Amino acid sequence: MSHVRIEGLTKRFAGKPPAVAVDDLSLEIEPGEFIVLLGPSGCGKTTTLRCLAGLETPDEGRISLGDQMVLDVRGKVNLPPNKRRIGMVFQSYALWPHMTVRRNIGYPLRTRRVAREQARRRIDEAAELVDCAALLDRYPAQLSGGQQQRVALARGLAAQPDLVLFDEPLSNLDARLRDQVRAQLHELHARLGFTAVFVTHDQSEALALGDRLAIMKAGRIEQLDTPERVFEEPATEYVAGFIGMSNRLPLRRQGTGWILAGGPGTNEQTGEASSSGGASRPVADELPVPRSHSEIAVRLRPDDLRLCPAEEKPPAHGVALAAEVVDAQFGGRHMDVVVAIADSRLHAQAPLTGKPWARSLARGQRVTAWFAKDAALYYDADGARATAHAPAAAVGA
Ligand SMILES: Nc1ncnc2c1ncn2[C@@H]1O[C@H](COP(=O)(O)OP(=O)(O)OP(=O)(O)O)[C@@H](O)[C@H]1O
Repeated sequence: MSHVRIEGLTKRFAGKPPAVAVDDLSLEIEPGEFIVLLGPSGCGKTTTLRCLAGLETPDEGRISLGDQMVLDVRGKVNLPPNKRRIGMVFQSYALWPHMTVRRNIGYPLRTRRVAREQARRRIDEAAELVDCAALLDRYPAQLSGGQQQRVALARGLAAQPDLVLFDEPLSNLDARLRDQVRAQLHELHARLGFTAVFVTHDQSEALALGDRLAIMKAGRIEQLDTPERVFEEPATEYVAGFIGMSNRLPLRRQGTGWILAGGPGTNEQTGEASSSGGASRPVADELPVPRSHSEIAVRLRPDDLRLCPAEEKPPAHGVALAAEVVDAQFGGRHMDVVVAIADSRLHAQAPLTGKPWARSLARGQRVTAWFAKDAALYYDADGARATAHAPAAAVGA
Protein backbone atom coordinates (compact mmCIF):
# COMPACT_ATOMS: atom_id res chain seq x y z
CA MET A 1 0.00 0.00 0.00
CA SER A 2 1.28 3.37 -0.95
CA HIS A 3 0.46 7.00 -0.77
CA VAL A 4 0.24 8.25 -4.36
CA ARG A 5 0.83 11.89 -5.24
CA ILE A 6 0.22 13.31 -8.71
CA GLU A 7 1.25 16.95 -9.20
CA GLY A 8 0.61 19.13 -12.26
CA LEU A 9 0.41 16.20 -14.66
CA THR A 10 0.07 17.32 -18.28
CA LYS A 11 0.10 15.20 -21.42
CA ARG A 12 -0.35 16.62 -24.91
CA PHE A 13 -0.60 14.67 -28.14
CA ALA A 14 0.61 16.17 -31.40
CA GLY A 15 -1.97 16.45 -34.18
CA LYS A 16 -4.28 18.89 -35.85
CA PRO A 17 -5.42 20.32 -33.56
CA PRO A 18 -3.10 19.08 -30.79
CA ALA A 19 -4.94 17.35 -27.94
CA VAL A 20 -4.35 18.21 -24.29
CA ALA A 21 -5.35 14.81 -22.94
CA VAL A 22 -4.38 15.58 -19.31
CA ASP A 23 -4.31 19.20 -18.23
CA ASP A 24 -2.39 20.14 -15.08
CA LEU A 25 -4.00 17.40 -13.02
CA SER A 26 -3.16 16.97 -9.35
CA LEU A 27 -4.45 14.23 -7.06
CA GLU A 28 -3.42 12.68 -3.77
CA ILE A 29 -4.46 9.12 -3.05
CA GLU A 30 -4.36 7.71 0.46
CA PRO A 31 -2.84 4.27 1.10
CA GLY A 32 -5.50 1.62 0.52
CA GLU A 33 -7.87 4.06 -1.10
CA PHE A 34 -9.98 3.06 -4.13
CA ILE A 35 -10.14 6.03 -6.49
CA VAL A 36 -12.40 5.98 -9.53
CA LEU A 37 -11.74 8.21 -12.54
CA LEU A 38 -15.14 8.75 -14.10
CA GLY A 39 -16.02 10.67 -17.24
CA PRO A 40 -17.14 10.47 -20.86
CA SER A 41 -15.04 9.19 -23.72
CA GLY A 42 -12.03 11.38 -24.45
CA CYS A 43 -11.85 13.18 -21.07
CA GLY A 44 -8.37 11.82 -20.35
CA LYS A 45 -9.00 8.91 -17.98
CA THR A 46 -6.92 6.32 -19.80
CA THR A 47 -4.08 8.73 -20.49
CA THR A 48 -3.89 9.57 -16.77
CA LEU A 49 -3.74 5.86 -15.98
CA ARG A 50 -1.06 5.25 -18.62
CA CYS A 51 1.03 8.09 -17.17
CA LEU A 52 0.77 6.42 -13.74
CA ALA A 53 1.82 3.11 -15.27
CA GLY A 54 4.80 4.61 -17.09
CA LEU A 55 3.35 3.85 -20.53
CA GLU A 56 3.31 7.53 -21.61
CA THR A 57 5.87 10.30 -21.52
CA PRO A 58 4.09 13.25 -19.90
CA ASP A 59 4.97 16.86 -20.79
CA GLU A 60 4.81 18.16 -17.23
CA GLY A 61 4.38 16.93 -13.72
CA ARG A 62 5.54 14.67 -10.93
CA ILE A 63 4.25 11.35 -9.65
CA SER A 64 5.40 9.62 -6.49
CA LEU A 65 4.40 6.18 -5.20
CA GLY A 66 5.16 6.03 -1.50
CA ASP A 67 8.73 7.23 -1.16
CA GLN A 68 9.57 6.45 -4.79
CA MET A 69 9.56 9.35 -7.29
CA VAL A 70 8.54 7.57 -10.50
CA LEU A 71 8.05 10.68 -12.64
CA ASP A 72 9.60 14.11 -12.47
CA VAL A 73 9.58 15.73 -15.90
CA ARG A 74 11.83 18.63 -14.91
CA GLY A 75 14.16 16.33 -13.02
CA LYS A 76 14.20 14.00 -16.06
CA VAL A 77 12.87 11.01 -14.11
CA ASN A 78 10.41 8.63 -15.82
CA LEU A 79 10.75 5.07 -14.52
CA PRO A 80 9.70 2.34 -16.98
CA PRO A 81 6.62 0.25 -16.08
CA ASN A 82 8.60 -2.71 -14.72
CA LYS A 83 10.44 -0.43 -12.27
CA ARG A 84 7.18 0.80 -10.76
CA ARG A 85 5.46 -1.42 -8.20
CA ILE A 86 2.19 -1.29 -10.11
CA GLY A 87 -0.30 -3.95 -11.21
CA MET A 88 -2.54 -3.46 -14.23
CA VAL A 89 -5.89 -4.92 -15.26
CA PHE A 90 -7.21 -3.96 -18.69
CA GLN A 91 -10.56 -4.02 -20.44
CA SER A 92 -9.22 -6.42 -23.05
CA TYR A 93 -7.82 -8.79 -20.34
CA ALA A 94 -4.57 -8.79 -22.39
CA LEU A 95 -3.79 -12.40 -21.47
CA TRP A 96 -1.03 -14.09 -23.45
CA PRO A 97 -2.79 -16.73 -25.59
CA HIS A 98 0.22 -19.07 -25.74
CA MET A 99 0.67 -19.14 -21.96
CA THR A 100 -1.29 -21.19 -19.45
CA VAL A 101 -3.22 -19.40 -16.73
CA ARG A 102 -0.37 -20.20 -14.33
CA ARG A 103 2.21 -18.57 -16.59
CA ASN A 104 -0.07 -15.60 -17.27
CA ILE A 105 -0.59 -14.92 -13.57
CA GLY A 106 3.13 -15.40 -12.98
CA TYR A 107 4.17 -12.99 -15.71
CA PRO A 108 4.63 -9.88 -13.52
CA LEU A 109 6.56 -12.02 -11.01
CA ARG A 110 8.99 -13.14 -13.71
CA THR A 111 9.56 -9.55 -14.89
CA ARG A 112 10.33 -8.64 -11.28
CA ARG A 113 12.62 -11.71 -10.96
CA VAL A 114 10.79 -13.16 -7.97
CA ALA A 115 12.38 -16.49 -6.88
CA ARG A 116 10.69 -19.59 -8.35
CA GLU A 117 9.28 -21.04 -5.11
CA GLN A 118 7.98 -17.72 -3.88
CA ALA A 119 6.45 -17.05 -7.31
CA ARG A 120 4.67 -20.43 -7.25
CA ARG A 121 3.19 -19.61 -3.84
CA ARG A 122 2.06 -16.15 -4.96
CA ILE A 123 0.43 -17.55 -8.11
CA ASP A 124 -1.47 -20.14 -6.08
CA GLU A 125 -2.61 -17.49 -3.61
CA ALA A 126 -3.71 -15.07 -6.32
CA ALA A 127 -5.58 -17.81 -8.21
CA GLU A 128 -7.27 -18.85 -4.97
CA LEU A 129 -8.31 -15.26 -4.28
CA VAL A 130 -10.25 -14.95 -7.51
CA ASP A 131 -11.51 -18.52 -7.56
CA CYS A 132 -9.33 -19.68 -10.46
CA ALA A 133 -7.27 -22.39 -8.74
CA ALA A 134 -8.89 -25.10 -10.88
CA LEU A 135 -8.01 -23.30 -14.11
CA LEU A 136 -4.24 -22.96 -13.72
CA ASP A 137 -3.32 -25.42 -16.47
CA ARG A 138 -5.75 -24.12 -19.08
CA TYR A 139 -5.06 -21.66 -21.89
CA PRO A 140 -7.02 -18.38 -22.19
CA ALA A 141 -8.98 -19.66 -25.21
CA GLN A 142 -10.38 -22.41 -22.96
CA LEU A 143 -11.89 -19.88 -20.53
CA SER A 144 -15.14 -17.91 -20.49
CA GLY A 145 -15.02 -14.09 -20.54
CA GLY A 146 -15.65 -13.91 -16.80
CA GLN A 147 -12.92 -16.47 -16.08
CA GLN A 148 -10.46 -14.58 -18.30
CA GLN A 149 -11.19 -11.37 -16.44
CA ARG A 150 -10.68 -13.09 -13.09
CA VAL A 151 -7.31 -14.39 -14.32
CA ALA A 152 -6.41 -10.85 -15.42
CA LEU A 153 -7.36 -9.70 -11.92
CA ALA A 154 -5.15 -12.38 -10.34
CA ARG A 155 -2.28 -11.30 -12.59
CA GLY A 156 -2.77 -7.65 -11.55
CA LEU A 157 -2.61 -8.61 -7.86
CA ALA A 158 -0.02 -11.44 -7.94
CA ALA A 159 3.06 -9.29 -7.42
CA GLN A 160 1.37 -7.59 -4.43
CA PRO A 161 1.89 -4.19 -6.07
CA ASP A 162 1.72 -0.86 -4.22
CA LEU A 163 -0.88 0.35 -6.65
CA VAL A 164 -3.32 -1.49 -8.94
CA LEU A 165 -4.59 0.27 -12.07
CA PHE A 166 -7.85 -0.83 -13.69
CA ASP A 167 -8.86 0.37 -17.16
CA GLU A 168 -12.56 -0.40 -17.63
CA PRO A 169 -11.96 -4.03 -16.63
CA LEU A 170 -15.64 -4.96 -16.48
CA SER A 171 -16.94 -3.42 -19.67
CA ASN A 172 -16.46 -6.48 -21.87
CA LEU A 173 -18.52 -8.69 -19.57
CA ASP A 174 -22.25 -9.25 -19.93
CA ALA A 175 -24.50 -7.58 -17.35
CA ARG A 176 -24.78 -10.56 -14.98
CA LEU A 177 -21.06 -11.33 -14.98
CA ARG A 178 -20.21 -7.68 -14.62
CA ASP A 179 -22.18 -7.53 -11.37
CA GLN A 180 -20.51 -10.72 -10.15
CA VAL A 181 -16.93 -9.66 -10.88
CA ARG A 182 -17.65 -6.18 -9.52
CA ALA A 183 -18.82 -7.64 -6.21
CA GLN A 184 -15.77 -9.89 -6.12
CA LEU A 185 -13.44 -6.95 -6.76
CA HIS A 186 -15.14 -4.94 -4.02
CA GLU A 187 -14.70 -7.78 -1.57
CA LEU A 188 -11.07 -8.34 -2.60
CA HIS A 189 -10.27 -4.70 -2.03
CA ALA A 190 -11.88 -4.80 1.41
CA ARG A 191 -9.82 -7.90 2.27
CA LEU A 192 -6.46 -6.96 0.78
CA GLY A 193 -6.62 -3.17 1.07
CA PHE A 194 -4.55 -2.40 -2.02
CA THR A 195 -4.46 1.15 -3.39
CA ALA A 196 -6.41 1.36 -6.63
CA VAL A 197 -7.14 3.71 -9.50
CA PHE A 198 -10.09 2.47 -11.54
CA VAL A 199 -11.18 4.02 -14.82
CA THR A 200 -14.78 3.78 -15.99
CA HIS A 201 -17.52 5.71 -17.73
CA ASP A 202 -20.20 3.74 -15.87
CA GLN A 203 -21.62 5.74 -13.01
CA SER A 204 -23.11 2.79 -11.11
CA GLU A 205 -19.74 1.01 -11.19
CA ALA A 206 -18.07 4.17 -9.90
CA LEU A 207 -20.58 4.66 -7.08
CA ALA A 208 -20.32 1.02 -6.03
CA LEU A 209 -16.54 0.72 -5.98
CA GLY A 210 -15.02 4.10 -5.23
CA ASP A 211 -13.94 5.46 -1.85
CA ARG A 212 -13.70 8.72 -3.78
CA LEU A 213 -14.66 9.61 -7.33
CA ALA A 214 -12.78 12.02 -9.58
CA ILE A 215 -15.18 13.23 -12.27
CA MET A 216 -13.05 14.30 -15.23
CA LYS A 217 -13.72 16.82 -17.97
CA ALA A 218 -11.26 17.79 -20.70
CA GLY A 219 -8.20 16.46 -18.89
CA ARG A 220 -9.08 18.01 -15.54
CA ILE A 221 -10.85 16.94 -12.39
CA GLU A 222 -14.22 18.67 -12.20
CA GLN A 223 -15.19 17.25 -8.80
CA LEU A 224 -13.35 15.02 -6.34
CA ASP A 225 -15.56 13.64 -3.61
CA THR A 226 -17.10 10.62 -1.93
CA PRO A 227 -19.72 8.73 -3.96
CA GLU A 228 -22.42 10.02 -1.62
CA ARG A 229 -21.41 13.66 -2.09
CA VAL A 230 -21.02 13.35 -5.86
CA PHE A 231 -24.43 11.67 -6.06
CA GLU A 232 -26.28 14.06 -3.75
CA GLU A 233 -24.38 17.29 -4.38
CA PRO A 234 -22.96 17.38 -7.90
CA ALA A 235 -20.92 20.59 -7.89
CA THR A 236 -21.55 21.45 -11.53
CA GLU A 237 -24.20 20.74 -14.12
CA TYR A 238 -21.68 18.63 -16.02
CA VAL A 239 -21.24 16.34 -13.01
CA ALA A 240 -25.02 16.22 -12.40
CA GLY A 241 -25.64 15.11 -15.97
CA PHE A 242 -22.99 12.47 -15.67
CA ILE A 243 -24.16 11.05 -12.37
CA GLY A 244 -27.73 10.26 -13.38
CA MET A 245 -29.49 13.62 -13.36
CA SER A 246 -30.15 13.21 -17.04
CA ASN A 247 -33.27 15.38 -17.07
CA ARG A 248 -32.65 19.01 -17.92
CA LEU A 249 -35.28 21.73 -17.93
CA PRO A 250 -34.25 25.32 -18.78
CA LEU A 251 -36.27 27.97 -16.91
CA ARG A 252 -36.33 31.76 -17.10
CA ARG A 253 -37.41 34.16 -14.39
CA GLN A 254 -40.51 36.17 -15.21
CA GLY A 255 -41.93 38.52 -12.61
CA THR A 256 -42.17 36.59 -9.38
CA GLY A 257 -42.18 33.17 -11.05
CA TRP A 258 -40.44 30.99 -13.58
CA ILE A 259 -41.38 30.08 -17.14
CA LEU A 260 -40.07 27.39 -19.46
CA ALA A 261 -37.21 28.78 -21.51
CA GLY A 262 -38.16 26.84 -24.66
CA GLY A 263 -37.78 28.14 -28.21
CA PRO A 264 -40.52 29.98 -30.09
CA GLY A 265 -43.59 27.97 -31.00
CA THR A 266 -42.91 25.27 -28.45
CA ASN A 267 -45.70 26.24 -26.15
CA GLU A 268 -48.45 24.99 -28.43
CA GLN A 269 -47.16 21.47 -28.13
CA THR A 270 -47.78 21.31 -24.43
CA GLY A 271 -51.09 23.10 -24.05
CA GLU A 272 -51.75 23.76 -20.38
CA ALA A 273 -48.42 25.13 -19.21
CA SER A 274 -47.92 27.13 -22.38
CA SER A 275 -48.49 30.59 -23.63
CA SER A 276 -51.82 32.22 -23.98
CA GLY A 277 -51.76 35.34 -26.09
CA GLY A 278 -47.97 35.25 -26.39
CA ALA A 279 -47.12 35.39 -22.69
CA SER A 280 -45.94 32.15 -21.09
CA ARG A 281 -47.68 31.01 -17.97
CA PRO A 282 -45.38 30.52 -15.00
CA VAL A 283 -44.63 26.89 -14.20
CA ALA A 284 -43.32 27.65 -10.75
CA ASP A 285 -43.39 30.45 -8.24
CA GLU A 286 -40.45 30.62 -5.87
CA LEU A 287 -37.57 28.19 -6.35
CA PRO A 288 -34.59 27.84 -4.00
CA VAL A 289 -32.43 29.99 -6.28
CA PRO A 290 -30.78 33.34 -5.42
CA ARG A 291 -32.49 36.41 -6.86
CA SER A 292 -29.43 37.26 -8.94
CA HIS A 293 -30.13 34.39 -11.32
CA SER A 294 -32.56 34.91 -14.18
CA GLU A 295 -31.81 31.80 -16.27
CA ILE A 296 -31.31 28.39 -14.74
CA ALA A 297 -31.23 24.74 -15.67
CA VAL A 298 -33.14 22.31 -13.46
CA ARG A 299 -31.52 18.88 -13.17
CA LEU A 300 -33.56 15.92 -12.04
CA ARG A 301 -33.28 12.13 -11.83
CA PRO A 302 -35.88 10.10 -13.77
CA ASP A 303 -37.30 8.58 -10.57
CA ASP A 304 -37.83 12.08 -9.17
CA LEU A 305 -40.01 13.11 -12.10
CA ARG A 306 -43.55 11.96 -11.25
CA LEU A 307 -46.49 11.57 -13.59
CA CYS A 308 -50.20 11.80 -12.92
CA PRO A 309 -53.30 11.95 -15.14
CA ALA A 310 -53.76 15.40 -16.72
CA GLU A 311 -57.10 15.86 -14.99
CA GLU A 312 -55.67 15.11 -11.52
CA LYS A 313 -54.29 17.85 -9.29
CA PRO A 314 -50.59 17.30 -8.47
CA PRO A 315 -49.33 18.08 -4.94
CA ALA A 316 -49.16 21.80 -4.24
CA HIS A 317 -45.53 21.73 -3.04
CA GLY A 318 -44.25 20.50 -6.39
CA VAL A 319 -43.57 22.05 -9.78
CA ALA A 320 -46.21 20.84 -12.25
CA LEU A 321 -45.80 20.79 -16.00
CA ALA A 322 -48.10 19.79 -18.83
CA ALA A 323 -46.45 16.97 -20.75
CA GLU A 324 -47.09 14.60 -23.61
CA VAL A 325 -45.99 10.96 -23.57
CA VAL A 326 -43.48 10.21 -26.34
CA ASP A 327 -42.71 6.63 -25.38
CA ALA A 328 -43.55 4.24 -22.53
CA GLN A 329 -41.77 0.94 -21.85
CA PHE A 330 -42.60 -1.72 -19.28
CA GLY A 331 -39.78 -2.02 -16.74
CA GLY A 332 -41.15 -4.64 -14.32
CA ARG A 333 -42.05 -2.63 -11.21
CA HIS A 334 -42.19 0.66 -13.09
CA MET A 335 -42.72 2.17 -16.52
CA ASP A 336 -39.85 3.99 -18.26
CA VAL A 337 -41.56 6.95 -19.81
CA VAL A 338 -40.24 9.66 -22.12
CA VAL A 339 -42.29 12.85 -22.04
CA ALA A 340 -42.08 16.06 -24.06
CA ILE A 341 -42.29 19.30 -22.11
CA ALA A 342 -41.92 22.23 -24.51
CA ASP A 343 -38.54 21.75 -26.22
CA SER A 344 -37.26 19.28 -23.64
CA ARG A 345 -37.52 15.52 -23.57
CA LEU A 346 -37.47 14.15 -20.06
CA HIS A 347 -37.36 10.65 -18.65
CA ALA A 348 -39.68 9.54 -15.87
CA GLN A 349 -39.83 6.29 -13.96
CA ALA A 350 -43.46 5.78 -13.07
CA PRO A 351 -43.90 3.12 -10.35
CA LEU A 352 -46.54 0.47 -11.02
CA THR A 353 -47.04 -0.75 -7.46
CA GLY A 354 -50.30 0.73 -6.26
CA LYS A 355 -50.56 2.76 -9.49
CA PRO A 356 -51.73 0.49 -12.30
CA TRP A 357 -52.69 3.69 -14.20
CA ALA A 358 -49.08 4.05 -15.35
CA ARG A 359 -49.26 0.69 -17.23
CA SER A 360 -51.68 2.16 -19.74
CA LEU A 361 -49.50 5.14 -20.63
CA ALA A 362 -49.12 5.43 -24.39
CA ARG A 363 -47.63 7.74 -26.98
CA GLY A 364 -49.56 10.96 -27.48
CA GLN A 365 -51.24 10.86 -24.06
CA ARG A 366 -51.46 14.16 -22.14
CA VAL A 367 -50.24 13.88 -18.55
CA THR A 368 -48.99 16.13 -15.79
CA ALA A 369 -45.32 15.76 -14.89
CA TRP A 370 -44.25 17.14 -11.55
CA PHE A 371 -41.33 17.16 -9.20
CA ALA A 372 -40.70 18.22 -5.62
CA LYS A 373 -38.60 21.40 -5.47
CA ASP A 374 -36.09 19.81 -3.14
CA ALA A 375 -35.64 16.75 -5.39
CA ALA A 376 -34.14 18.93 -8.12
CA LEU A 377 -30.83 20.75 -8.34
CA TYR A 378 -30.46 24.16 -9.96
CA TYR A 379 -27.53 25.37 -12.05
CA ASP A 380 -26.70 28.77 -13.52
CA ALA A 381 -25.74 29.59 -17.11
CA ASP A 382 -22.09 28.73 -16.36
CA GLY A 383 -23.06 25.30 -15.02
CA ALA A 384 -22.32 26.17 -11.37
CA ARG A 385 -24.79 25.44 -8.55
CA ALA A 386 -27.39 28.17 -8.29
CA THR A 387 -28.63 27.47 -4.84
CA ALA A 388 -29.72 29.47 -1.88
CA HIS A 389 -27.75 26.99 0.28
CA ALA A 390 -23.95 26.71 0.40
CA PRO A 391 -22.85 25.05 -2.83
CA ALA A 392 -20.59 22.00 -2.87
CA ALA A 393 -17.00 22.95 -3.64
CA ALA A 394 -15.64 22.18 -7.08
CA VAL A 395 -12.10 20.94 -6.96
CA GLY A 396 -9.54 21.56 -9.63
CA ALA A 397 -12.12 23.02 -12.01
N1 LIG B 1 -1.98 8.22 -28.82
C1 LIG B 1 -2.74 9.30 -28.99
N2 LIG B 1 -2.52 10.17 -29.99
C2 LIG B 1 -3.26 11.29 -30.15
N3 LIG B 1 -4.27 11.63 -29.34
C3 LIG B 1 -4.56 10.81 -28.32
C4 LIG B 1 -3.83 9.59 -28.09
N4 LIG B 1 -4.34 8.97 -27.00
C5 LIG B 1 -5.36 9.75 -26.57
N5 LIG B 1 -5.50 10.85 -27.36
C6 LIG B 1 -6.48 11.94 -27.17
O1 LIG B 1 -6.40 12.38 -25.84
C7 LIG B 1 -7.70 12.63 -25.30
C8 LIG B 1 -7.93 11.77 -24.06
O2 LIG B 1 -7.96 10.40 -24.43
P1 LIG B 1 -8.15 9.22 -23.37
O3 LIG B 1 -8.02 7.92 -24.09
O4 LIG B 1 -7.26 9.46 -22.22
O5 LIG B 1 -9.65 9.46 -22.91
P2 LIG B 1 -10.61 8.49 -22.08
O6 LIG B 1 -11.33 9.38 -21.14
O7 LIG B 1 -9.85 7.37 -21.50
O8 LIG B 1 -11.60 7.97 -23.21
P3 LIG B 1 -12.25 6.51 -23.40
O9 LIG B 1 -13.27 6.37 -22.32
O10 LIG B 1 -12.86 6.62 -24.77
O11 LIG B 1 -11.14 5.52 -23.33
C9 LIG B 1 -8.67 12.34 -26.44
O12 LIG B 1 -8.97 13.56 -27.07
C10 LIG B 1 -7.91 11.43 -27.35
O13 LIG B 1 -8.33 11.58 -28.68
